[in-house]
Amino acid sequence: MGTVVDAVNKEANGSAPVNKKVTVVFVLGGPGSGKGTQCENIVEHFGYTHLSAGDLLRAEIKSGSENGTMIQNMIKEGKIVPSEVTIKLLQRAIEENGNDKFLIDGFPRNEENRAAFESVTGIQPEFVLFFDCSEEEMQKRLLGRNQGREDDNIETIRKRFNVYMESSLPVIEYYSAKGKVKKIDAARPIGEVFEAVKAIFTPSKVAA
Ligand SMILES: Nc1ncnc2c1ncn2[C@@H]1O[C@H](COP(=O)(O)OP(=O)(O)OP(=O)(O)O)[C@@H](O)[C@H]1O
Ligand SMILES: Nc1ccn([C@H]2C[C@H](O)[C@@H](COP(=O)(O)O)O2)c(=O)n1
Ligand SMILES: [Mg+2]
Repeated sequence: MGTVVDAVNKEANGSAPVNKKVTVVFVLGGPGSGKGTQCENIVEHFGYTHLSAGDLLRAEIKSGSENGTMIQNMIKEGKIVPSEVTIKLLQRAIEENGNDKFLIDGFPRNEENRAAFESVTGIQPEFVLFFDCSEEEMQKRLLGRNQGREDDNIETIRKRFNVYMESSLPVIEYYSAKGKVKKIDAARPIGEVFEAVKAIFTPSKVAA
């Protein structure tokens, strides 16, 4: 689907440069809007690889990395981890994967994430899939998620909502001004949301 872009790593973070053509879709929306749930469906139907920035950061904590404690504290506070840490993890995951189509879920989360990713990797998203959902519904989902996440408690959830409103929505507005945002009403049941998602990923049949 669409154009491919050259992902050229400019030797940031001490890693080797990458020369790989990839298609990237950013999957954005508030905490609990259903990004991870729908990414799983997209992977199954459309052959993308799902990279969740939050999952990569949580794996980094578990791995005992030197940044683990800092990441854990920031996640507990609902704060955004410095871009260089998250970009390094995303970059490595893209490089190590044989696929050339990626859903990047929960990234970029603020202007620093966005600008640093573009300048380090050279990647522009094909488009941004935006799951729009009310805070009331997202809060209900997060409190019912039951996956043992340290940030799914009411105190951290409120902080995450504030960060989303103040830092993440402006990124969505940035891409919206470029005509790149495909907005989905994510407050509906999972199957209905996926029908809307499918319509975006299914190539349109143009008459010959
Ligand atoms: N459309 C939906 N209707 C009802 N529940 C949903 C819907 N989509 C997802 N859920 C449920 O809501 C919870 C949060 O979904 P999910 O983990 O996909 O959200 P997320 O956007 O990835 O959240 P986070 O940003 O916190 O990672 C899960 O328990 C999931 O099963
Ligand atoms: N770009 C990102 C993405 C995530 N984080 C941290 C902060 C989030 O609250 C947490 C959980 O992310 P989620 O699984 O809800 O997408 O991970 C970050 O710092 N930067
Ligand atoms: Mg998620």
